[in-house]
Amino acid sequence: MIYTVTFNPALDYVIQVNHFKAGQINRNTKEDIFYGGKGINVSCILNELNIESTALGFIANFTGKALKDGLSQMGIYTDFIEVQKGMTRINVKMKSDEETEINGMGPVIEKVHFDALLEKIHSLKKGDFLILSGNIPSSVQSDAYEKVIEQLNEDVDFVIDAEKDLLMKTLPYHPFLIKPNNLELQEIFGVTFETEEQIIDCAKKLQEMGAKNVPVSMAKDGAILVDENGNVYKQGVCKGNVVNSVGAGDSMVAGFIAGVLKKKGYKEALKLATACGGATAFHSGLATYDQILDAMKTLE
Ligand SMILES: Nc1ncnc2c1ncn2[C@@H]1O[C@H](COP(=O)(O)OP(=O)(O)OP(=O)(O)O)[C@@H](O)[C@H]1O
Ligand SMILES: O=P(O)(O)OC[C@@]1(O)O[C@H](CO)[C@@H](O)[C@@H]1O
Repeated sequence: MIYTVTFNPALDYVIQVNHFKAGQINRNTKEDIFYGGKGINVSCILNELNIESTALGFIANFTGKALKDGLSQMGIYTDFIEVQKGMTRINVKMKSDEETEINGMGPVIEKVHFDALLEKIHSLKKGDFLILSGNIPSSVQSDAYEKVIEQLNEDVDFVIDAEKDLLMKTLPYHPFLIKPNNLELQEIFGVTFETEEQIIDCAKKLQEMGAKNVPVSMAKDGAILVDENGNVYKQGVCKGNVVNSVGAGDSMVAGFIAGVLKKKGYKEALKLATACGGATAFHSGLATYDQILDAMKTLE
């Protein structure tokens, strides 16, 4: 079983406002709610690719219930820990002349809740896969990712998709996959990329620090993968019109893992990852199976 962990899941309230004006009443011209948070997004794309997963994390209040019920209706297993203070957040994603995101705080996670998560993680068995994605709320200690990984049976592979500080501390535990984007990679090493060689060098440095496979996503410029066998693959993007930038990276992680589980080899896994990222970028909400297949056909 694949387990995704989202410390701070969300309902993503995606709205269109024509020419948003701050300080005034604005009216939506389009609105949708999607189940979100990075790990949840990975579970949703895996589900489209007919791969079962269980979503773990913390939920609270009626928004948490809506998230849990919605995912179950989609056929995604959930094993959330329910907490009492605060609520599962509603993240506003506004498309107007510019895209604006307002992400909520999320509920308060106490030690007893965190320990309950560790217990679940401890029960993962050989053959299971853990995907840890996204931010941690302020009520959780900054070493939360390491604590989770330390509970893992050594036969369980894990993936980390998180910002600099969370990510870097997990490298000594040898994550199977990390997926920084090129901007995050620049921030990690304090450099500005001018050549692809620099990107490859930095990805290799992350391998020296412990990561096994490092696909670096570069939005409209595609991705570069440095795999655990020392191969370097460059992949361009799918053809299409971008309407959404939310969840492309999560879709990519899901596609890569799906490719690996289908024993396609890392080069092919990168293609599937790119199709998933592209299909999400070209549509409102996360990609569907058909959209991923269409995107795949446009890849070189
Ligand atoms: N403008 C785009 N055109 C085509 N494909 C895109 C575009 N943006 C993203 N993609 C696809 O999605 C993949 C992941 O995108 P990106 O590098 O933006 O990830 P990310 O920064 O983790 O995304 P996010 O955090 O916004 O979900 C890219 O490698 C590419 O295949
Ligand atoms: O506040 P975080 O945890 O950094 O990001 C949360 C979030 O913006 O990331 C996902 C897209 O990657 C969305 O579904 C969600 O709203």
